[in-house]
Amino acid sequence: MEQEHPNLESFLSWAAQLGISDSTTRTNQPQHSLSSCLGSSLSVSHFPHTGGRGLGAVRDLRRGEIVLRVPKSALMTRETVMEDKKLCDAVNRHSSLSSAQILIVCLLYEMGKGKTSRWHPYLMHLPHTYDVDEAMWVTEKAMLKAKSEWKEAHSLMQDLMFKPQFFTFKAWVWAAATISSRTLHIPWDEAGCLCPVGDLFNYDAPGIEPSGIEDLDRLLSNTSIPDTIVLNGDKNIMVDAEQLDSHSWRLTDGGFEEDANAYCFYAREHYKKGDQVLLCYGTYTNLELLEHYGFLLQENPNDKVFIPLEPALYSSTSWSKESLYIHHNGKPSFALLAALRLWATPQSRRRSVGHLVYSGSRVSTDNEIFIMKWLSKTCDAVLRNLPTSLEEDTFLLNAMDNSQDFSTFMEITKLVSSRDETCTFLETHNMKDTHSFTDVILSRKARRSMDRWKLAVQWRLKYKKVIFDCITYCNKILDSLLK
Ligand SMILES: C[S@@+](CC[C@H](N)C(=O)[O-])C[C@H]1O[C@@H](n2cnc3c(N)ncnc32)[C@H](O)[C@@H]1O
Repeated sequence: MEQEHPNLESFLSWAAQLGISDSTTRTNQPQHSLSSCLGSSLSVSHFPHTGGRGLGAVRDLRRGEIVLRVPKSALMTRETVMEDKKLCDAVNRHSSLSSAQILIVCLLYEMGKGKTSRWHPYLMHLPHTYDVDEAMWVTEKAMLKAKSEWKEAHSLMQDLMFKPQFFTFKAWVWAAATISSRTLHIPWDEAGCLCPVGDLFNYDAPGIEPSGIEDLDRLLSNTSIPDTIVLNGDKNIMVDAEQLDSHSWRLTDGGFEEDANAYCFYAREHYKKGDQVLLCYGTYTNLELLEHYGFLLQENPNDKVFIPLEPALYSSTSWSKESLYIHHNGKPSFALLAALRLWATPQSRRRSVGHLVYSGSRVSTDNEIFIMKWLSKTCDAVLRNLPTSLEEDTFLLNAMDNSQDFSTFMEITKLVSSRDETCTFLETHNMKDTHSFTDVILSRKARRSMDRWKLAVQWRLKYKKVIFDCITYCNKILDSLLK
């Protein structure tokens, strides 16, 4: 993501006047005398390897300590923006639009107000471009969806007499990317809120498991956790084991608190002075991170890989399709293993082995050998059918990282079968051959495309590694069973 920092000081002083504060003393009162809302716990810093602009600790912070409070009145929501009567009346005439579409229109409407917007200092600090915007490069489907949502909102934007630059698809995509990558959850509006200063936290993934009994107690006593989490029956115990991942109490380290009438953020771990203070926005796979936030994690404990399964496998169990996946470390999910074991059991015997399958036990050595061979073979076929190999992607990524100039890069990529995509990249950016860009400093647009391309290669490499690790996992089990 690229960003500019116009008058950071005046933005932080504006935020202090709204009552935003990183002070440990509880107050939502506007701090007119303060020149900044930060300085007691946090400061804005640059973290080149983890999100760029972010928030750093200005002193040692203890886990669980409050680090930022943003009063409700400072949040930018549909409700607060629609205090503007003209906007409110117009939106009410377009009730078919989704809450997200309305928030996008609200954001563009405020942008259109320029300096007269009450959010102007905040809006000026929003990134000008996003890795998730413009080409909607993650999927074509996302692009088509965005186009149709934009068209649906046309007549509302017309009613509001948007200036031409806020009417464009480019502006819509920018606003949609802002909403997608920066809104925080609030209980009273599914569209979420934009949270000045609070949206400067970069992301850290939630841990996989609660770290101890104390954590487990908190998990089980948390009333917001779905009923299935309660350990109340054979089958559910197993569902719980899987769901600890996705419903951990540590899902987020911030939330709106009624008592405080503010969005409150807490340190998720002990931080040393100078460390980046991170926030967990939720549980995401790398593909979801790419789609919503435009980045991925090298180590993502919540990453999942889905492989094609036999149709009969889906119908032989009650596990949902979404639960049949391979974990980031190559291990099949609990549900995938159970479903495979049941599917590989003759229909007539399935009922009698159900208790074993649902408790996570093996059905028999033969059954286990069969499913491990099947899984390994299927993963192998998936890898073989992809246009590039794991080795080629590693090579390509190394070339992207290590080539000092594009001609070296080209020389290296000539060796790999992904050279078709290299040619497409060069053609798109009017670089006909190696010589044409030897001395040329790449345009900003080309650099951004190159960054996106790199992200795409990083994603597919991770995907392949997980599948490769699954083959290794299966082979290890087979070795131990066939000894
Ligand atoms: C809520 S904003 C965080 C603040 C943002 N860095 C800024 O300058 O405004 C979320 C965006 O920050 C970036 N980001 C957050 N966490 C990241 C991480 N762990 N690695 C890389 N980029 C990250 C992504 O571009 C994401 O869309």
